[in-house]
Amino acid sequence: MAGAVMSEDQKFCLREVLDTFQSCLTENKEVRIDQYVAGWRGLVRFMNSLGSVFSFISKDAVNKIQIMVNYRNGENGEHYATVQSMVKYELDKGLVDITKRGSFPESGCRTLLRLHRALRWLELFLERLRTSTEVDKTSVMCSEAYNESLAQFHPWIIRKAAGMAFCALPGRPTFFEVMNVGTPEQVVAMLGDALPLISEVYQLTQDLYSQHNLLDIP
Ligand SMILES: CCCCCCCC/C=C\CCCCCCCC(=O)N[C@@H](COP(=O)(O)O)[C@H](O)/C=C/CCCCCCCCCCCCC
Repeated sequence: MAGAVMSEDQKFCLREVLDTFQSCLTENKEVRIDQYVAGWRGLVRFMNSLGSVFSFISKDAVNKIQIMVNYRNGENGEHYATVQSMVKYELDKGLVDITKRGSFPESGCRTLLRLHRALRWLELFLERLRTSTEVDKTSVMCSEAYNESLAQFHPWIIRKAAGMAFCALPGRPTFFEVMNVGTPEQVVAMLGDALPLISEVYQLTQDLYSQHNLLDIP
């Protein structure tokens, strides 16, 4: 049963996770990597609580999160404080394979791009949840959001596996319960507050990557 494996004091609360994403933004509109990664970590925890069918997704996300954490903890960690400083540092030092895979298969810019594309999925999914009614299915909302975003970057086999995993999502009432935010009205209000900031984080990153022609890093 979703969420049942968590004890009371480690119970997931979506509000806290979305707050973490909101705290990504610095005063001069840079995107802090520590908070960005912490936000994904929280979401992965939520996804894990939904069942082992999602473990191939969480494995990939955890791997990418870990790559970013390693950069932050490494000797050049200060350059990885924000997405903006990372892009400048890696481009200045020639640490990104921009057109074809080569010496830097796990650059920060490439790794963050994968999470950035997933953030667009999250934005679309949360917007669907926010405007949904009791009769709407989470699996349909999730796969529509996926098809409009991440799917275009995934090969057939991943799209197929993702589609099968979405079918295992709990229905909207259970899903709202596991989010642990309160009544459905409170969930909707919370999503209404959180979404503009998540969209801003997405858009700032999208514009930065677009300016530097980094949106297609292989
Ligand atoms: C109330 C809302 C709560 C929403 C909770 C959402 C929880 C989601 C948590 C984590 C999402 C995972 C993010 C996945 C990142 C995927 C990055 C990616 O595209 N990786 C592929 C490409 O990587 P490279 O090979 O180029 O290095 C990789 O091939 C992907 C493999 C795994 C499959 C990814 C499927 C993504 C589906 C995302 C939807 C998650 C649905 C969860 C439903 C709660």
